[in-house]
Amino acid sequence: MQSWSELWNATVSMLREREGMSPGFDTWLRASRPVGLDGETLVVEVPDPFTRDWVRARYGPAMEALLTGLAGHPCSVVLVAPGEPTPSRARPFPSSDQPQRGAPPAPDVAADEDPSHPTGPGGLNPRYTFDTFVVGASNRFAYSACQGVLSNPGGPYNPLFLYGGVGLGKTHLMQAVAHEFLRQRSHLRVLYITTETFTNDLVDSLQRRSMPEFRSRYRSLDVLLLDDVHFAAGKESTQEEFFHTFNALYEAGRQIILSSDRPPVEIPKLEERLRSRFAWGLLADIQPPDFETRLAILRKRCETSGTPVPDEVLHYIAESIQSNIRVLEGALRKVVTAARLSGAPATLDLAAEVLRDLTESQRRPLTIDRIQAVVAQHFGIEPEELRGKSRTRDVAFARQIAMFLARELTQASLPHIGDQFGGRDHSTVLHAIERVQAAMRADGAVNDLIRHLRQRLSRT
Ligand SMILES: Nc1ncnc2c1ncn2[C@@H]1O[C@H](COP(=O)(O)OP(=O)(O)OP(=O)(O)O)[C@@H](O)[C@H]1O
Repeated sequence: MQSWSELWNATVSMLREREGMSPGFDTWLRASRPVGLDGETLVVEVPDPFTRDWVRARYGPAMEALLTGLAGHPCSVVLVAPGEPTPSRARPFPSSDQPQRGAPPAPDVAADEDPSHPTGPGGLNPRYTFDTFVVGASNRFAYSACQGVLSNPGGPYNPLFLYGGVGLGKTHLMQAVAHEFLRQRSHLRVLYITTETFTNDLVDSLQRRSMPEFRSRYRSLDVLLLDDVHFAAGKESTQEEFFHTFNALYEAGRQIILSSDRPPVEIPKLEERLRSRFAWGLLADIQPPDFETRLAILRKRCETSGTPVPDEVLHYIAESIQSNIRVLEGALRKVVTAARLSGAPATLDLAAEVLRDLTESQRRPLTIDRIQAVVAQHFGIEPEELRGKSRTRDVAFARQIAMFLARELTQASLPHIGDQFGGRDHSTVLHAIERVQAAMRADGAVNDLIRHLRQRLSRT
């Protein structure tokens, strides 16, 4: 996480970029420093009372909007002159929270980047911009919808609901919109947040009895981008609170952008009033990319990271990995790393060798039989038991997990999955999926187990 000093430095450099460098601003800029924190209010010391009033009047809203975007949650700023009292609840900064200047190093295509843990300010991944986003037939509609929102926030595409399979660029696209709003319209309060973080913030605020602050933080935004709304499935308080946030923003003409791995009608355990609101604006899906788009994404990755890879190798990777862009990028990383370690250039032979497991598993579509075999082996039971009538706890749990994975990793419909598990009803399958999702949320061990099984299945 960035320190407040770093966030403040980033805020002033973005302000400087946008506002031009009047001499007064430059003087103020060099002499301002964050001195404390009161909840979500940053206390910043400026050289004198005149500067304080001038900066507050001229840059106050822009400053707060930028800081909000960079911090990843709503923030405000209080300016004080030296010797002036800071807000009574403000906590002074420890001396370790010192400014750290300097641009981050250029991303390396071989670096083991986890996109779910962004390194940039405000929860925004610095790489997730429109510059690095490749537009193709599979995502053109969603891309255009985002551009429409940028030129007319709160207009006809409100809310914008982006949906699509795992690793197809929903987060990248949403964060590109957030970056662009921050760049083009510094006066807007823009917040990108995952639904999981929204839920955690809600729980925290309930515990600290600070719901009025929670509400005013979210309801004063100009643009809210909420990622992975399917995470709200079955979470009543999150849905209730988000319903009111949604209404407040929508009625005030503020822009809302949502993303999910499926369209609103398919999100289980979602209140009807939210489901219908999600579809009030525009629904835009993202499909798996075609060959040309996959190749263009690989080329772009090499170009932005300054890592040259022969085109025939990129062709090979783009032909071999078809369904998930995160996996596609992972394959490129593997090849580049292997080439580096061996001290030789990346060749077609090397790529074929390094990616053998991955390409074989891609060629062979995953079947429900295969999922049953792997899950049964893990639990030390026979696959036949998963299809049978046994209701012992272990078998029932293993069966639910296998059904969950069958739904997630194959294209099979609920009735077909039910069929493959001894002729069970589709509602039984749905119930099993929901049980596993709930267990994953409540128990880290179940999460780990699912991750482990997914990995095993991706190698088979
Ligand atoms: N069109 C694109 N151009 C360039 N890179 C892309 C594109 N689409 C996706 N990516 C890259 O693929 C990776 C996965 O994208 P992202 O995390 O946005 O997917 P997602 O749909 O949000 O996945 P999940 O469902 O797991 O949340 C990221 O590294 C992203 O930069």
